[in-house]
Amino acid sequence: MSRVHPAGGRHENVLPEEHPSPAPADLNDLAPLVWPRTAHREAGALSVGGVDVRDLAAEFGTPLYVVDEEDFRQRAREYAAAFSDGSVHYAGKAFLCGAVVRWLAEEGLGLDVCTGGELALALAAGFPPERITMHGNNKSADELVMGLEAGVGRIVVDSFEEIARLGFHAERLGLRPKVMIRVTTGVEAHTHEFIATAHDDQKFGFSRGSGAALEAVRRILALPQLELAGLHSHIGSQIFETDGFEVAAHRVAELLVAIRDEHGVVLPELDLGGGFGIAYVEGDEPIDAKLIADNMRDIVARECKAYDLPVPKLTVEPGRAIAGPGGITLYEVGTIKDVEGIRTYVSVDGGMSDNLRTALYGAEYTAGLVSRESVADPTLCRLVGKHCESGDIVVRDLWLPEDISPGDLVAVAATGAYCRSMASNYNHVTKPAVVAVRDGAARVIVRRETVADLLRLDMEVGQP
Ligand SMILES: Cc1ncc(COP(=O)(O)O)c(C=O)c1O
Ligand SMILES: N[C@@H](CCCC[NH3+])C(=O)O
Repeated sequence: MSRVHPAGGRHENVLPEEHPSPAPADLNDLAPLVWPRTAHREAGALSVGGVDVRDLAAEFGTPLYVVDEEDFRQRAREYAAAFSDGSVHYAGKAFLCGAVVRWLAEEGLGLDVCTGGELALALAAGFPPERITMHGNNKSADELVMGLEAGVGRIVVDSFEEIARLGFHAERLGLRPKVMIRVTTGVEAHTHEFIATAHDDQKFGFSRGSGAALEAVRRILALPQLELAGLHSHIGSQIFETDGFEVAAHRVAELLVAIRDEHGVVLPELDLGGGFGIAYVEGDEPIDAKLIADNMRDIVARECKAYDLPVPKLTVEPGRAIAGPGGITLYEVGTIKDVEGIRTYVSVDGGMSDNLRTALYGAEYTAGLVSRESVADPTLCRLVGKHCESGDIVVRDLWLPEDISPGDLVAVAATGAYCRSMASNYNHVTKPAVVAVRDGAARVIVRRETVADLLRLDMEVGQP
């Protein structure tokens, strides 16, 4: 018997895959670290932020993104406390909406945006522009001008074209923005290839190894309308080991020395990016904010001491570590199909349009029946969506009670980051609402899209 050929040529005799982990002793248990901090079972059903998920489904419908506001705020505070004041810039790409912008402003964090759209949202929600960092490997002139005119705190430049373009518009507008240089440090982060960002063969930043980073320094220093404020490094995302961050910290600190030696300029800031891993499945050990802060600080301080440099301000940009663990996605079970001798396919009313990560990265998730408890035996399932795509998988291997039935609610944990923000309208499926729960109350923070919203985009241009 052979498995499916990777190129897709043979499709017969497909063996069921081995499940990596045995069924848990009690399917009703909520693995700690994976679920939001306020999550617990009450009368059998999951409660988050003091609200029963059955009430959430009844009031707001499914699929539904649910955010534990207290969880989000606590993690934001923990990062802010671990690093020094004003040095944590939440990465908005993880999940951004007006309410999140307000929570961040209240908790004293900065905000990293990487497109004009994210910037527009932050400004519309009243976020102080001086606390905004602008990222992006291909910022348009319009986006740069928008950032300049808004007075954003820092612009992280990512290419020689951008340095010239930014210089041109800053001079034209009579402004002198603070600029950081994104450096690719050559660190191979232990994560999925698509979310590793500091090796040389990818699109971000100026390579340190090739000398491009030092050339970027020369070009910026030649433009008096740009204020070179520091260096930036981001090695990738969903990283558990601290060693990659430590090597990156060491390498950018070395660059600070090279810049001082070549130009006599001492840069005041080092931004070491985000990427701190969270628990998606039992056994994942999230990086501790204080531990990573202490390690980074030690390395930079040691490096600076060795070369007689003042220690720069250390900043970071966590996204997932703040937004991820407090979010769950609530689905209603629909079709259930037993594929004889292989597995049970449990279909839910969403899928790859509200969570692309499984299809894109082979991401793993924890999920469970949450509208009731069950003592039925576990059966190996695959949780799939409603899209016209066989790769439309939400959770690849999942033990569910064998009495799982249409109408049951299933929740997927740790979906607070990179799910709503990467959602699509594939198959003209509408994006779910986002509801924040706290102290027993629930409120919509992003309304559900309607089919009318989608049709409007067609109808507004008139009929052919
Ligand atoms: C420049 C930059 N900063 C911060 C982040 C946030 O990463 P994470 O959500 O993994 O913390 C990213 C995304 O990987 C990024 O590209
Ligand atoms: N979108 C990715 C992370 C990449 C972040 C941007 N550099 C994820 O879901 O894990």
